[in-house]
Amino acid sequence: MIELKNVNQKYGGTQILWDLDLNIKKGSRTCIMGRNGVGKTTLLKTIMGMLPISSGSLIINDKDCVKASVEARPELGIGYVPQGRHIFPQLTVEENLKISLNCKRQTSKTIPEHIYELFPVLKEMLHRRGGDLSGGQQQQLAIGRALVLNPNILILDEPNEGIQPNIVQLIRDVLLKLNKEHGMTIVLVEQKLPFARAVGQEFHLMEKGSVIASGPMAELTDELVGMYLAV
Ligand SMILES: Nc1ncnc2c1ncn2[C@@H]1O[C@H](COP(=O)(O)OP(=O)(O)OP(=O)(O)O)[C@@H](O)[C@H]1O
Repeated sequence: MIELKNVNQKYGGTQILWDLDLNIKKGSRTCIMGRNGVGKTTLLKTIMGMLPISSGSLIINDKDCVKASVEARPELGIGYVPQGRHIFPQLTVEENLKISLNCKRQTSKTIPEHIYELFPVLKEMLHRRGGDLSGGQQQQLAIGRALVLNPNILILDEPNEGIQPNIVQLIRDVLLKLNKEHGMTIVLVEQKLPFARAVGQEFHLMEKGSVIASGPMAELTDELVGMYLAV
């Protein structure tokens, strides 16, 4: 479903991803883990087409995506929740949600009702400005916005950063529901082990711009955690 082979990626002259291989299966819940600065966000941005690939291959839903633009991602069935949420502070909750509906080939102009069932607070705050919401409410909005186009893959970059525990639980439950009831593939960059273990079935551990260990979550041993995750 998402396959990267020998991917190299640079910011100017600085190489960040080194011959990176990654295989994410359809319908899986996958956690990408690693310490700060190992290249997790860069990897997600590369998958999303936000950064050009220096060399290597990227296949998403059987399509060669090395040269596909970021605008083509929703049509490939990918929703993205960026690190830091990137809510438009001056727009209302409704306007933030509707932004995705403007994308090419999108014929329906209504927000799917199930988004409000997952996150009831969004309906209650529909006419409030994004900038007036709490961090947890903004995160629900960011996830809701990524779901507007009914993706079959949802990619999230540290969705729990700075979020209170009850909203972390809600996000966990929503991700499990989307996966189990809708068959959605969940790709999650996560540093917090308990959340990664609760949501992820598979892990990929990154170090210095490469994936250095992968497997079922049960195989993420204390030894691996100590070597590659503990501060
Ligand atoms: N726009 C940029 N220009 C130049 N270097 C960058 C840019 N964005 C990130 N980097 C560098 O690339 C490296 C990988 O950053 P990245 O954000 O992908 O890591 P990360 O694993 O997601 O870290 P974190 O957990 O802190 O978010 C870091 O050394 C970072 O300083």
